[in-house]
Amino acid sequence: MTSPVPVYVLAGFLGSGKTTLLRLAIDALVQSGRRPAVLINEIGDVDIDGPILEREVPRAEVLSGCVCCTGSGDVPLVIEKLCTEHNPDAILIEASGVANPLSIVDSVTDASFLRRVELVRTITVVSAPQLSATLRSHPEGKLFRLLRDQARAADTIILNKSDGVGREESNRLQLALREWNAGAAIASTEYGRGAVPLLLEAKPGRMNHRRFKPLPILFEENASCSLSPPKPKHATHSFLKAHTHYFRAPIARESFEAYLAGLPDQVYRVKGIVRFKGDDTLSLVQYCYGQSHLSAIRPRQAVQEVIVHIGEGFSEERIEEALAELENENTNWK
Ligand SMILES: Nc1nc2c(ncn2[C@@H]2O[C@H](COP(=O)(O)OP(=O)(O)OP(=O)(O)O)[C@@H](O)[C@H]2O)c(=O)[nH]1
Repeated sequence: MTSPVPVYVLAGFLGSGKTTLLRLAIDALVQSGRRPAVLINEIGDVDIDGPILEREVPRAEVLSGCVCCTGSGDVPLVIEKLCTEHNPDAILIEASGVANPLSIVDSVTDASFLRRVELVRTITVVSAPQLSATLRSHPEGKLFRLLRDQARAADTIILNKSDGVGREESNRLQLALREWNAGAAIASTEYGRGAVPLLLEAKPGRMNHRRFKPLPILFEENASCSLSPPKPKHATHSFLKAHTHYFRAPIARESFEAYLAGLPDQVYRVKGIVRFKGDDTLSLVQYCYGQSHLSAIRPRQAVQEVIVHIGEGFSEERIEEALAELENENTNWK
């Protein structure tokens, strides 16, 4: 009998570095002759990361929400389809930044009814600067609870972006994570470097989520989730929303940079693919908590020129107005 296909779940809050780690894991698997497939789950309407992965690997998306809100129904079927069509020997699932990894663990368990798959690792990536800021300014807030839930559900925690905090702070954060999850392996990284062996070479069977159940308060009914079929339990992330905008025209880079610099604090994460006027290439937009990064990309396939804003309580109308202004600024451009 063939051995089950190992499944690795990568979870962690928006912008913590999941895709960065996913890329490293894909590289490591492909270089060692393996055939990984990837399932990407996004809170927005579009998958921005998938089409621009450097490696051509079988890929599927579950969009518009997180696994716990779309219902676990989609994920087992998508895993089954990936297995039937591509016969992978490893499956990497990147959870949406607002998912509780336990919901995905549930889905993988359901998938094992259809296929010989086995959840090997549940990895939560935590942004060190964000954890540091959240512990200081929002203890016991909703964001704090989501971060804590994500850390509690993992068997491996990657404290990433350690370049953004000093060594002393990094040690303090690791202690805080240890308090939340005493059984997890914890590693501190920059750009996920060095984390892949921990992720892929670990032996199955030490599934921490069996020991760390979420606190009941974190599974309040989420009235705003209208997707069906409803799951009996929803993670408390209804405070977050995603706004998607498809560009109608190229925009001026300088104005766009000024726009990003002026975004309100309630916008936590912006991701997108933008065409700047006068540029031959497209640009990937990355924005996490006030830090933005623009890089030229040449996607292997046709991609949308689109931008997704994710955050809490921001005005979607204001975002639309500002983006329309950027686009109109360009109507005179030749
Ligand atoms: N300074 C710093 N930046 C990092 C590090 N790791 C990742 N980044 C950057 O942070 C941004 C977000 O990284 P991603 O890997 O896309 O984060 P993600 O968790 O997949 O984000 P979502 O898909 O929105 O949930 C990108 O611009 C990365 O290059 C790190 O260790 N240090």
